[in-house]
Amino acid sequence: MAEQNNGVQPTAAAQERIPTVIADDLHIVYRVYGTGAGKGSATAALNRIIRRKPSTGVREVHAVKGVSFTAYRGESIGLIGSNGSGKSTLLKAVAGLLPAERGKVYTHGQPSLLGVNAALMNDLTGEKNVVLGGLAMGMSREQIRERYDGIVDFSGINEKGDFISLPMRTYSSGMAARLRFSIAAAKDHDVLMIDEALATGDRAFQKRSEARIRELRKEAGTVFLVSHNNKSIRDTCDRVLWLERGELLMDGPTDEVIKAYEKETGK
Ligand SMILES: Nc1ncnc2c1ncn2[C@@H]1O[C@H](COP(=O)(O)OP(=O)(O)OP(=O)(O)O)[C@@H](O)[C@H]1O
Repeated sequence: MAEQNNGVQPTAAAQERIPTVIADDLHIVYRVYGTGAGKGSATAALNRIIRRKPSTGVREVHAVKGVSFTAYRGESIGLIGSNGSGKSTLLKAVAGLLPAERGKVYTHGQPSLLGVNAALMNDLTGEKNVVLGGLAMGMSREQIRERYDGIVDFSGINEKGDFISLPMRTYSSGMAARLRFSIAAAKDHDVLMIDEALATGDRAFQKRSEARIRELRKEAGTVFLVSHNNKSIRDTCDRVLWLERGELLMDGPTDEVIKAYEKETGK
């Protein structure tokens, strides 16, 4: 991957920086079908299928508008912005789950989006889900066996009894989120993307997660974290992207961007 230097000679440190994700003028557009009057019902959709008529009301939501940035190995990048500003959409696009309308995303390795890649099954026990989630993330059975105890300990699921042998539907939403994070964090990632996971666990779990994120970065990965909690962003990230209405408003060191964001939002 070519690195831009804008005509400035890069320093030795900058030369060592290896890009992991490049977004180049990225645009993402959602298309919502059947938004015309009376077109949203199931019977109307069935009618259209039977009569082979295309849907009329299509609404477009331009969720990400011309976003460009380069992320490097070892960076932990926070994504902030008000509700609906395009943070989750941007992560999904980087993970390759949404097609670009315009522009491109280049990635080094397969980015993992926590919570989507580790899609677990509610009717299976925690135990089985650890295996399932591990396989889904590309770990071998051997690796899962080796890391199984570590994953369960990290999740803290068994702290209040033997919950890991119960189906996941018996877990609280916080417990399920912790298990998902623990499975994803057990693997070494080139690019790990986390959507609000730290907000769901209790304080002790958040501390463990932050420590694990620091380890992942040391293992030469890049971590993206979407959060509305400025404290988790400050504690975990060294760089922040601020999105608003799909546009990248600011990209810089955590302190600078969070200060500007807090000034703007009064938070
Ligand atoms: N599946 C979808 N279909 C149509 N529009 C969508 C879809 N998902 C998101 N959007 C729209 O895209 C825009 C960006 O949404 P997105 O979920 O990326 O925002 P966000 O910054 O992650 O918000 P939040 O902080 O509330 O989680 C919003 O206007 C939203 O309504």
